[in-house]
Amino acid sequence: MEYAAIVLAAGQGKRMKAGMNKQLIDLNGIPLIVHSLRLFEEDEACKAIWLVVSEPERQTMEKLVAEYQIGKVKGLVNGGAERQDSVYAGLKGMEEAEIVLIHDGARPFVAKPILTKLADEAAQSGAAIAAVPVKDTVKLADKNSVARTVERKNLWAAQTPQAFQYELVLAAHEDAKKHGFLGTDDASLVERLDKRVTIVESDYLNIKLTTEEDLLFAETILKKRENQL
Ligand SMILES: Nc1ccn([C@@H]2O[C@H](COP(=O)(O)OP(=O)(O)OP(=O)(O)O)[C@@H](O)[C@H]2O)c(=O)n1
Ligand SMILES: C[C@](O)(CO)[C@H](O)COP(=O)(O)O
Repeated sequence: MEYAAIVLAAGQGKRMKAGMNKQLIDLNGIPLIVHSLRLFEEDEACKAIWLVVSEPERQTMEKLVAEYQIGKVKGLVNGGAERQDSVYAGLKGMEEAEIVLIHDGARPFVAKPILTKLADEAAQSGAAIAAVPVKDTVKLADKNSVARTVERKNLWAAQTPQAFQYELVLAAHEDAKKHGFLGTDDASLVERLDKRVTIVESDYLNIKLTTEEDLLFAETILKKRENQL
């Protein structure tokens, strides 16, 4: 199923403590955001990429898109204070598409078959997310002590891409805006509309580069891939 991608890069990367937007950190000599954009540039089902950036970094991002020949980027959209605001700006700024995959620019390692599965599932059911079963035991805390242990067998860690029928995810964002709801992912906004969201099992390499330790994992993943070439 054809789709358009919104790639999010308008955050500040505060938790990375790199003194810069983590999207611009080089992994094997190539900026993180370029690794993530290439996922969609190289997927023939992706017909357009909309890159959400922070205004001060717009020129830098434009130069990277040109330098690395990411030809599917149809436009750069200015993001907002929260991730949700940036997604909404992307939805409003893009040319309409039937299916949209919303992806964190901080996740450069999505397995290609997942993209297809997500787009196909969203076309069928309206909404689908990449996710992996939780490996740790999860505790619900009450201040600094355990309130209860959450049963693990039904727990999944949501990732991105998150795929949606465009009209559905736009309606979900507008509903959230109207009710002042701020979620940490887009699926949670769709769930509020009592819509079921399908889980597409991804893998544990689809990490979100958030703190400096994640850079170590990223370098190892890239080395492993190079050795397989
Ligand atoms: N206002 C925001 C916040 C986040 N993002 C993007 O959403 C993705 C996931 O967010 P996160 O990993 O939290 O990135 P940052 O917000 O940059 O990190 P931090 O919270 O550490 O500042 C990232 O690709 C980030 O660039 C965005 O486009 N706009
Ligand atoms: C969307 C997400 O990647 C799913 O796990 C995650 O919620 C993003 O959280 P962040 O704090 O904005 O990185």
